[in-house]
Amino acid sequence: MKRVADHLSDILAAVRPLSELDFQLLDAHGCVLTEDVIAPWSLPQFDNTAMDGYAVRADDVAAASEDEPVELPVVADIPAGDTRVNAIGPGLAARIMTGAPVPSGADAIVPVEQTDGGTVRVRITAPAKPGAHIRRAGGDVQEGDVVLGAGTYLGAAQIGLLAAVGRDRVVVRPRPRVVVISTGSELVEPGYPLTTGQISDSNSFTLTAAAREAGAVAYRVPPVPDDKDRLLGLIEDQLIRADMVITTGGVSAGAYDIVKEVLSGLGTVRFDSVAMQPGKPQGFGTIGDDHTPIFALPGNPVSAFVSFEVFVRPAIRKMLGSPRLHRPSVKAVLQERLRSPEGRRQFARARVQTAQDGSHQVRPIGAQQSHLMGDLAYANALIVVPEHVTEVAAGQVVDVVLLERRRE
Ligand SMILES: Nc1nc2c(c(=O)[nH]1)N[C@H]1C(S)=C(S)[C@@H](COP(=O)(O)OP(=O)(O)OC[C@H]3O[C@@H](n4cnc5c(N)ncnc54)[C@H](O)[C@@H]3O)O[C@H]1N2
Ligand code: MOO
Ligand SMILES: [Mg+2]
Repeated sequence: MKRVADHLSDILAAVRPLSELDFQLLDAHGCVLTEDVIAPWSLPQFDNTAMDGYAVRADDVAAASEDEPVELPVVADIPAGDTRVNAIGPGLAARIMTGAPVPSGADAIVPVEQTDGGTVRVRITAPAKPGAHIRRAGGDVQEGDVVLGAGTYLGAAQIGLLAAVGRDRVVVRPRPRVVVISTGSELVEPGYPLTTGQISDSNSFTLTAAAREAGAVAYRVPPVPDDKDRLLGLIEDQLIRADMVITTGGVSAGAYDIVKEVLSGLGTVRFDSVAMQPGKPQGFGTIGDDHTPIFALPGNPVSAFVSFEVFVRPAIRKMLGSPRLHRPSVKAVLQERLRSPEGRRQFARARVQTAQDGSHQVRPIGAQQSHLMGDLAYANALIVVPEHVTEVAAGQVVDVVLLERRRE
């Protein structure tokens, strides 16, 4: 049997990051930057007020109190975006709204709540320290700073920052387009009635969702029966729009396991028994003129899920240009004994909990057979048991991959 690590390194060697493209800002959401973005200006760009209130000189209001308010003439009204008033003299106040530029001559803002709100003269009932409620130019980002570096994943906050420094386009790697195909004559689209022996196709839904969570743009197609010509035709059709193809089912020893037969020898596709559980039968290679990666994953639902986690997710992350190919993993104390097959790396569904002190405890969920989807839905982690280990006692420390949704 082939080692998990060797299979993964063969896959990663065959998969290339997609070529970078210049995208409109929102189209770059979920992509990874390939340029360093330099701030063309500082943020804030100018000193501005953090409060609706009055721009004053701190000295003028130093003695103000509820009992003895200081009264000042209001010589200007400055809404946000207004630059007509750029200076006020000593002993004067300007009414000013949050985000408006602070006029020179003023060095503090008195919030409207500490005044009578006057528009001709204002009575101020509290002192203000110099600089009070003023947001300084460059206090956030300095002109010339690298605000986001190449390799950064663009989530909502990063997209917003790029807009704040005036970018409407950025250079990123596009999200890979992944086509997911379930195979099996027993499969029916969810929503349609089942006759005996038929089951709902779930793998294509699991894998399409998983590919999206990994950062891909993923499409599923209706399940294809165990028919060589139809499978080959479908793959040829789908190649046009795919940066990656994933099939499930039909890769084991069954008489109708036709995926193996159809794909073997197409491009560089080969099939291996990988020393893992679940997920032993694995197909991978590249096909077509563009050398599109194709994964042929086993049909058992948990096997398909785990195979995706171990092999496909890192490949998608590599195509995206993400510096983080792998999910985070932690050490955790095992809460109950776990048995593991000799010579195979086991990925056991589990729930991990984190204690107040940051230590982790992990408990396997239910039996570990590859058709048990009910328990999988409650797992938030996979315990990784090395190949040579056949049993881990409660209280031992194990490696745990955290499955919680995380995009960057
Ligand atoms: N004689 C042997 N039999 C099997 C072996 C073996 O080594 N020798 N390996 C077992 C292991 S391990 C796995 S994993 C499976 C792999 O099966 P296939 O990839 O050939 O998949 P199928 O035979 O088509 O289906 C297996 C199982 O999964 C269900 N399935 C398939 N597709 C879906 C789907 N889209 N949604 C939900 N469920 C699906 C299918 O109905 C079967 O129950 O082979 C073992 N057998
Ligand atoms: O390898 Mo199968 O994937 O054990 O169930
Ligand atoms: Mg089979």
